[in-house]
Amino acid sequence: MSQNVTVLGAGSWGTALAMVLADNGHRVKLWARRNEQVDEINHKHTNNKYLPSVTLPKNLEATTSFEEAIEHGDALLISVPTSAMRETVASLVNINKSFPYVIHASKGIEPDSLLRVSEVMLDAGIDQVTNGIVCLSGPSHAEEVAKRQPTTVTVSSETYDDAKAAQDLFNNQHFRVYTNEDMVGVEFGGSLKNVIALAVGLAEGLGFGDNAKSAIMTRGLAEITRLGTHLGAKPLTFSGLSGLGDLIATCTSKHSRNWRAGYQLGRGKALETVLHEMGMVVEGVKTTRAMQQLADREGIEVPITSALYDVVFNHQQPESASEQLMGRLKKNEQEDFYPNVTD
Ligand SMILES: NC(=O)C1=CN([C@@H]2O[C@H](COP(=O)(O)OP(=O)(O)OC[C@H]3O[C@@H](n4cnc5c(N)ncnc54)[C@H](OP(=O)(O)O)[C@@H]3O)[C@@H](O)[C@H]2O)C=CC1
Ligand SMILES: O=C(CO)COP(=O)(O)O
Repeated sequence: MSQNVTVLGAGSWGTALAMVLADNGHRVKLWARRNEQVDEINHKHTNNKYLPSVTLPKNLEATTSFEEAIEHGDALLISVPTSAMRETVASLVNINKSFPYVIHASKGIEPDSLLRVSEVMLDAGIDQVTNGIVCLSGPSHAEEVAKRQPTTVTVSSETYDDAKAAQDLFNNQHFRVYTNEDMVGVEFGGSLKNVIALAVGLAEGLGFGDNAKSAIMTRGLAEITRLGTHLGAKPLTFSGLSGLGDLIATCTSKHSRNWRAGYQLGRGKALETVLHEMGMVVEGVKTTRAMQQLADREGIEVPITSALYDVVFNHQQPESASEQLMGRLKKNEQEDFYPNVTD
């Protein structure tokens, strides 16, 4: 059934998801902050800064009016960087309109508060406008979704009904949507893989090869799983689309802003230069800080994240961070493999 759908955030991901919704016959209103971008979307049917060489469907309209966008929607998707989620939800709750559920597609952990995106939304008062939050996550580069290349994602919510409604809204022949009841795991998988993608990019920027890349991905997944399950996620979720699936997509793709940022850092560029030149959000930088803070708070070891943290925030040379990682105490691969051995 065709619906009016509002998408807040006209960056790469908000626009690509708006295209999926428009392809499904929904009347989509995309909220953007800048007049020139709205004019471009409405008149040229392009969004060149974020999705070059892509023609947008005609049933996708943009507006700079937040109120107009909210008024339009029977369903609502928020796709802004994690750092903008709090203020976006604060603006939303100022408008007298409620939604059966609100979907978010952001992949980050807020530094200092150490909240996942759905928790940030709750902290900002989203429960004043809805009883349901749905998280959409998985291996899904906007550039490929916009070309209608086969993509799979997962949607997660506290109730099956909300996840199912989001699945029905987005699922189509090119964009296959699964449900998953483990929202904690889905959110941790999607956000923490960005940290590992930065580390892989950095290693490749240093000139290391496939062995190092594979090691960081595999041991990185072990870190994500260790921290995530300690905080309530289900282990199996990390071998699913929002875990291993997205880790592979992000660590092995030249589309990935996180991988590319890491690569440039490994080539010796300063972080500020890398972020400025990217012109798009690199969630993994702030999430590296948040993941390290979470691990410190919980007493969980995350050696790859800690090494990356030192390079990004403590001016450690990447080469010496790598030496430090390789020179750590010898370990079992699985922590509980030889339960009676202590050395
Ligand atoms: N791109 C991808 O392939 C995927 C991205 N994601 C996730 O989606 C989220 C959004 O990323 P993405 O679309 O790629 O990011 P982009 O950098 O492509 O776009 C960011 C968008 O957010 C807007 N924005 C920035 N700051 C604010 C703010 N303070 N208030 C309101 N809007 C703001 C920007 O507006 P303006 O142009 O005016 O600056 C722009 O429309 C991230 O969490 C990302 O990890 C998830 C899956 C895939
Ligand atoms: O999450 C993504 C793909 O699933 C996008 O990753 P980047 O933000 O690194 O581009």
